[in-house]
Amino acid sequence: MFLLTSASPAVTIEDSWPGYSLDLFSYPAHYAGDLDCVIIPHGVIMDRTERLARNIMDDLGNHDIVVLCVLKGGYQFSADLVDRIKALSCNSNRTIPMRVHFIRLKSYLNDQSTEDLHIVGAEDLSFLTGKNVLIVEAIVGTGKTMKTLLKHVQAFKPNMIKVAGVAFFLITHFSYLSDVGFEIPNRFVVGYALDYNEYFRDLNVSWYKCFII
Ligand SMILES: O=P(O)(O)OC[C@H]1O[C@H](OP(=O)(O)OP(=O)(O)O)[C@H](O)[C@@H]1O
Repeated sequence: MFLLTSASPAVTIEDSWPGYSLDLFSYPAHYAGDLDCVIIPHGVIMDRTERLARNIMDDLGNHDIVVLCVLKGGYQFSADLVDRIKALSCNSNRTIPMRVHFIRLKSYLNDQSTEDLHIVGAEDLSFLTGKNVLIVEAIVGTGKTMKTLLKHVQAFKPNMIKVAGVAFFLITHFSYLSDVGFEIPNRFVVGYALDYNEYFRDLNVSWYKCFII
C-alpha cells in the first residue's frame, strides 16, 4: 500500500491578501455583519477543481477508484470534483470507474479544533481493501482530522491512497496531501460547505473570511 503525495503545487493565497470586498458579490442578507470579505470566489474554486480533476485522471486514469468524501465539510467539493472527473472520463479514451462513499468526522467546536474527534458511520471500511482510494476533504487545518482518518483507512489495507482537498493552511505542511486547490492564511473561513457551528453552510459557494471571531 502506498500514499501518493505532492502531485502538484497549490495556488497560494498570501497572508497579506485582503480578500475581495463583500460589496462586489451577492450573499444572503441574514449573514450581513458576520462576514469580512470573499477570500476565494466560486469561479476560481471551480477552475482549480477542474485542474485537480485532470491531475487525478493523469495519476489514476484507467484504475477504478473509491472516492471517500469526508462529511460534512467535504460534500460540496466532493460533488464538484466527482462531476469534473466524470466529465473528463466521458470525453476521453481514458476513464475512471468510480464508487463514492461517505464518512463523517467532527472535531471543531466554535473556531477551536478539539481533541474529541469522532468517526461517525462507515466504521467498517473493509470494502477499501486492495482498492485505490481518493479521500476528498474540504480543508486541512491542524491536520488532526486527516491524520486520524488516514490511520483508520490504512488499517483496511487499500492499494493506494490519494488525498484531495480544497485548501490547507500555509502553516501546515503535510506530505500526504496530493491534490490541493489552495494554500490559505490561517483564518477561519466559511462557505462552500464549511461551517461555524453549523451556520454558513447555506452560504453561496465561494469561501468567505468569517468576521464573528
Ligand atoms: O485539520 P483539522 O484541524 O483537523 O480540521 C479540518 C476539519 O475540520 C472541519 O470539519 P469539522 O470537524 O468542523 O466537521 P464538519 O466537516 O462536519 O463541519 C473540516 O471540514 C475538516 O474535516
